[in-house]
Amino acid sequence: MLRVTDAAVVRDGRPILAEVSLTVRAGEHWALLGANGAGKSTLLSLLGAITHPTRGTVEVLGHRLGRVDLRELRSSVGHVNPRHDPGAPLTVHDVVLTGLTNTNDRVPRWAPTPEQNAEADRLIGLLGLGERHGARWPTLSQGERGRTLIARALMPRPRLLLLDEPATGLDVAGREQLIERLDALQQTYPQLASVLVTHHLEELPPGTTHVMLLRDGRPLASGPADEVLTGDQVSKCFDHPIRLTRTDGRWSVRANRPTVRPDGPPGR
Ligand SMILES: Nc1ncnc2c1ncn2[C@@H]1O[C@H](COP(=O)(O)OP(=O)(O)OP(=O)(O)O)[C@@H](O)[C@H]1O
Repeated sequence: MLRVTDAAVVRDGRPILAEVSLTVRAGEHWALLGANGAGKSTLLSLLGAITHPTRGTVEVLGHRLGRVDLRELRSSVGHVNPRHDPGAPLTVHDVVLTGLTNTNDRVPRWAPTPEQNAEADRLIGLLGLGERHGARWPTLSQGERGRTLIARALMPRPRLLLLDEPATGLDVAGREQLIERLDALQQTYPQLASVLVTHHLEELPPGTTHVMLLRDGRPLASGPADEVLTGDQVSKCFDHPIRLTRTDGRWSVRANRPTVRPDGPPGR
């Protein structure tokens, strides 16, 4: 699905990404984790065929960037951008259909087939939005908008789904609904590969198979989630002592503070 080999990105003479190598196969669910400014979104834009690497190679769905039409390639990747704005008060159903035309608004004189309408309804149901099917974009909660955009990204049946901080700004219920739906998605499409960007380990779906930790534009660790997500490595990644636990497939973190004993100096 994706093969990145020793990629680097330089902007305004400043290295933003360096020495990034990554292979994502069908059915794998990757998370890119790192502090603010670590380079996560820049890497996601390489994977989504939005930008070219300054050095190294990026292959998306078997096509090497630089040798193919980026626009065409982009339409085969489901890229969920939380800043997407339909630009008109479209219904959930219509927003999802714009995934087929890869436009923000409806395309004049374009009409979906009955099969396309049925597919949009199925995805709306899969993302838990059945009751909001006819609701208009401005009336949707942030969580509903996010899930609508995931359904939109799935309309062209992509083999690869890219999610840029999908849980940002969601309350606990919104975040949990999102994670539940991502989980359902992974079960429904076992061959779909995904890459999710986040700062927060609590937001990782339990089906996350692989993780890359980025720090200052470089991979600190990369591989199977359980091998990469250790207290030591996550502490290095965020430059803060962190304790990590995993319960029922979900991760949670605590600052690793020294414990204070009532009868003596702080323990370790
Ligand atoms: N077009 C650009 N020109 C110059 N600098 C850029 C450009 N795009 C990104 N950067 C810088 O590159 C660094 C990495 O940015 P990026 O958005 O990839 O990080 P991130 O890990 O996604 O951060 P955040 O978690 O804050 O969203 C940042 O310091 C950012 O300011």
